[in-house]
Amino acid sequence: MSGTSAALTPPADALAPVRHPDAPAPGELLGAHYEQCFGCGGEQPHGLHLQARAGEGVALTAEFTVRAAHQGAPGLAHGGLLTTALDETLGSLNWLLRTIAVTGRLETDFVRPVPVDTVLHLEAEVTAVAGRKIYSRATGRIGGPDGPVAVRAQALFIEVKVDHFIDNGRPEEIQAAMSDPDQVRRARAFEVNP
Ligand SMILES: CCCCCCCCCCCC(=O)SCCNC(=O)CCNC(=O)[C@H](O)C(C)(C)COP(=O)(O)OP(=O)(O)OC[C@H]1O[C@@H](n2cnc3c(N)ncnc32)[C@H](O)[C@@H]1OP(=O)(O)O
Repeated sequence: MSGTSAALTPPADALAPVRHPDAPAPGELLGAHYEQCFGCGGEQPHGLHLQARAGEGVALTAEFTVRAAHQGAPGLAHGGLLTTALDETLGSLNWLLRTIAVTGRLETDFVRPVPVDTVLHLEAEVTAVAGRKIYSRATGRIGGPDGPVAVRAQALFIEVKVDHFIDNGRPEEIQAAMSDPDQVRRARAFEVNP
């Protein structure tokens, strides 16, 4: 069972996405964009610690291992957690475009239960761009990268200026992120040029 709302269908004049010339090479790990990010940061003990790897074009793969802290039903991943993994994976695509964008809409199909200790193998791609709107989709498989689909999602990300974070985030975390000695993470957060 699946369905997609009209808001996630690109308009007729949407363009194909263009990989930024400085995007990480295919196969390269993207790393965390922010160490406190629940999706990818290394400093969140119960976070997903999701690792994304650049693919060809505007696509990537990612992996996340479901831990006991991620349960909903006994022994099974919480659905919202799986959506978080999809959101993080889809959000990482924007680094391949060198665009700062946030999730506007995200629709998830939960196809199979995902047990604790399972590795979720994700793949995602941008399908179209229309002005500030970035359309993308992702799937998550279990039992291996070619295993059965457990979750799939379609999303609409909206390009924002860095002011979105500066105006809305808490000053202490903004300052900490701006002082990050990792130049790439700082660039992903604050110096991205579309
Ligand atoms: C520091 C780390 C860096 C890197 C950051 C990386 C973070 C990775 C984390 C994963 C990603 C996240 O979870 S991000 C966090 C979750 N998301 C958020 O917090 C976003 C909260 N929402 C907002 O701030 C706002 O609603 C925005 C920015 C999404 C849109 O506001 P806006 O800028 O005023 O734009 P607006 O005019 O409303 O919309 C622009 C166009 O998009 C369409 N649009 C807008 N929202 C929707 C929607 N939900 N569904 C359909 N369409 C929509 C509008 O119809 C319009 O189309 P048209 O009229 O032009 O046709």
